[in-house]
Amino acid sequence: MAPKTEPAGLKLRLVAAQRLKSVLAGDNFAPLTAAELADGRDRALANRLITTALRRQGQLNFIIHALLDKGMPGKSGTFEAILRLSLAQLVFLPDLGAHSALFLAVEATKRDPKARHLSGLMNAVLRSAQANSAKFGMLSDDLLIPDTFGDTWLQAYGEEAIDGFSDALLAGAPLDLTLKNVDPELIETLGAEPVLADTVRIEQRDRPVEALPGYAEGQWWVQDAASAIPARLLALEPGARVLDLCAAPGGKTAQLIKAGYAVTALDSDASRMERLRGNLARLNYTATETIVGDAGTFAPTSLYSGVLLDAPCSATGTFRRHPEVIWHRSVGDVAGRVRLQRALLTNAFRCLDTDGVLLYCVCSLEPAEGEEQVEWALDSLPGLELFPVTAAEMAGLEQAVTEKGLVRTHPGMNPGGLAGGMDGFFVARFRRHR
Ligand SMILES: C[S@@+](CC[C@H](N)C(=O)[O-])C[C@H]1O[C@@H](n2cnc3c(N)ncnc32)[C@H](O)[C@@H]1O
Repeated sequence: MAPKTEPAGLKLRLVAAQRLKSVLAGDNFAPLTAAELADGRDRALANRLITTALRRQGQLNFIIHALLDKGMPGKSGTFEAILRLSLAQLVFLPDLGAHSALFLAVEATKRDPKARHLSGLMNAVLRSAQANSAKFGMLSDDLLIPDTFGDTWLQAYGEEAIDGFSDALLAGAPLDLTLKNVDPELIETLGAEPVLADTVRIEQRDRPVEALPGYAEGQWWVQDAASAIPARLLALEPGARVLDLCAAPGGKTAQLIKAGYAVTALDSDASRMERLRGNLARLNYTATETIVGDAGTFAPTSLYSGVLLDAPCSATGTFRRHPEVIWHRSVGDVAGRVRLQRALLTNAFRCLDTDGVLLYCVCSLEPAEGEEQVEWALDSLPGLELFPVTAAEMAGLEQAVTEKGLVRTHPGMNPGGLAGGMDGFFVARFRRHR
């Protein structure tokens, strides 16, 4: 008997459903790679379906609630993931056609032993979605941001900024690079635009990062425009001893070495530190020391002139690249990170010499992890004072400097007037006066 051929487009949906299922269960999103789906066009389509399902998660929740009277069936394998991918296609990606969404969703459901008994339900729900797709396609963008964060962000950033957040969530992130040398020829070859200082932006790319010009030669590293801000603000003389706490995978370590500091990089995750070492080797940069250790207890033999603490945080500011974070994080998660950040800040301060500079930063949009931590640090760490950042230091993004001289970026801001947004980041600069 001749082997049955798989319907075209089924395999990519099966692979996409597995990836989406794991992200819905709490994993971080990472795009499918060539090892997972060899055909480049299938891979691009699968990644488009998954990212649309994640970016539109709030609207899909609404649609699913409206269509599934009894809620999502329990213990049903990939049913929910297949349903979300297919709804994303039917309602939000009309260029892909409705027929394949319906037919392939039912086929994919039949292939999963835990979901196959629900193939009739899949068919009925998607037919109903198809009949209502015009209405669902007009759902409000207010649904895109979960209630967990919506109110705090509205209060902190205002309505106009929040509209920008929704646009940025749907648009995703361009690729930002930090250049070793600002070489106009390289920028042109990359098809990039200058953003701020040594950051350039590639809006659309047609190949993997590793295949871009200058990667193998170590001429740049990937780093969001916002993430590149803190290390530029250390304001110490070249040669100064600097401690980079929570350093891996080393974007800021590379900047500190580029600035001419003698850098000790520390992180508690041994495998991420291996990545940091590999990244520095590609860039032909050398750190004074790389240490696997706990930033909360690290006790140096001599104090540092500069300490950069890029603290672990809720990472809500990265939702353009990781749309899942805003759905995974709870208020309790934020509170847990606030406690950890305080412990790390306390030890960062202990590692700092008199007259030394301490930078505290997080890729979070939560005031509790940013602005409120500054109040706490000034009250709790005698000898620490603010060293305000000036607008002149932030040329091209002056609007990110607050009245107190803190730096606050968010995804609705366009650095250097370029479209594409930026991560939400918070930076405070302190000095130790005794
Ligand atoms: C935001 S990432 C750092 C990114 C890095 N600074 C860069 O620019 O590439 C936070 C890091 O904190 C590390 N981390 C979390 N808890 C830590 C601890 N107690 N001590 C040291 N590192 C820790 C994580 O392993 C992670 O690499």
